[in-house]
Amino acid sequence: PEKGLKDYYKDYFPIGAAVAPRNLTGPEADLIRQQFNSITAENAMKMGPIHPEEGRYNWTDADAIVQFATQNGIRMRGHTLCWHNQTPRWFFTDAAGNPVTKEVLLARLKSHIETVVGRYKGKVYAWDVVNEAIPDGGTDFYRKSKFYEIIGEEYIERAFEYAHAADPNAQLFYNDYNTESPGKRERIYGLVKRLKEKGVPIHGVGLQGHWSLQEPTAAGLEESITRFASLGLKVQITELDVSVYPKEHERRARRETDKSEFTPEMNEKQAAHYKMLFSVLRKHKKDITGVTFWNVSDKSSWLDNFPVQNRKDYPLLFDVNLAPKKAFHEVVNF
Ligand SMILES: OC[C@H]1CNC[C@@H](O)[C@@H]1O[C@@H]1O[C@H](CO)[C@@H](O[C@@H]2O[C@H](CO)[C@@H](O[C@@H]3O[C@H](CO)[C@@H](O)[C@H](O)[C@H]3O)[C@H](O)[C@H]2O)[C@H](O)[C@H]1O
Repeated sequence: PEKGLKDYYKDYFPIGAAVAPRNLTGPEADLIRQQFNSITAENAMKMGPIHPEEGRYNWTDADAIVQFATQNGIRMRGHTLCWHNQTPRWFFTDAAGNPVTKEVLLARLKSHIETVVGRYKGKVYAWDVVNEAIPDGGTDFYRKSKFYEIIGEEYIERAFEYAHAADPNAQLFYNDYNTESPGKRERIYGLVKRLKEKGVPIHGVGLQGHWSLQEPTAAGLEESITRFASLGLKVQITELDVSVYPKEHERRARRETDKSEFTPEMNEKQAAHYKMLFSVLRKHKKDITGVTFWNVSDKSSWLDNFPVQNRKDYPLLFDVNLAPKKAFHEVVNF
């Protein structure tokens, strides 16, 4: 068969994609098998979808994705065990709807992590244990999530300890976005350094990588990789995509209206940006232990509904017909 991304990068790092059960049949499944040697469940392993009610788990989608990975010799990355988003309300409230105590929430978090990590022990090689616990700006060090408000900062180290106890061989990651913005990077650095010094079982940092044509710079990305690697932590790019639209603040500043078509100019700029990103990642291959795209192709991306509803985006290496784009060729021709 034709060489895929995973073959071109076999001496560098595994290359993956975030998937949903709808991607695991037909031409998309063929593309995944051809191009990727790692997959992540886009939504199926999150608290809400997998644990919708107390004592009731919904394994259908997660099992289907793990089975696809196992049957095709593809690594499985777990996402995510503790996040302020997509966590069902019951998790934080008692039967009367009042907030639960610290002890009750810790017990629920422990039971959830033991059950989910335990089920996929030996099948999921790495977990995003805690996701997005650091805010973008402002003076607060921690995001004021319900986990933080009810338990305090301790919830983070507990989550890692519960995950490690459930599968001592799994690599455990702290995962976040905007990791190239200096202020946020330093706060994350402070957090993971403290966790490591306390002996908390953390093994890596996930740089989500929801980028645009304007960011990050090569220097900014290198700084993030070397900063976290300097702590002896693995670094992965966990949710890579390059939107063809400027970030909201840039768009507003430029008062541009979006035309929702993939122009030749976007194609050129995006290809050049992906070329730069992967040259930086190859340069740091000793620290980078995995690169995962968020979704498989432009056929469907979460960016089609974020931050603007129903605005088609073209953020990946394969187009809406699953054909490799100019960016793909720039990434594999090195
Ligand atoms: O936001 C992008 C990244 C950022 N980092 C963390 C990472 O986990 C996150 O992924 C995105 O996380 C988003 C939630 O925050 C996901 O979006 C959810 O995706 C879910 C599955 O498609 C949607 O749930 C469906 O919603 C439909 C109608 O609203 C219902 O009919 C469906 O039953 C329900 O499953 C949720 O509304 C929607 O909010 C995106 O697909 C997913 O790509």
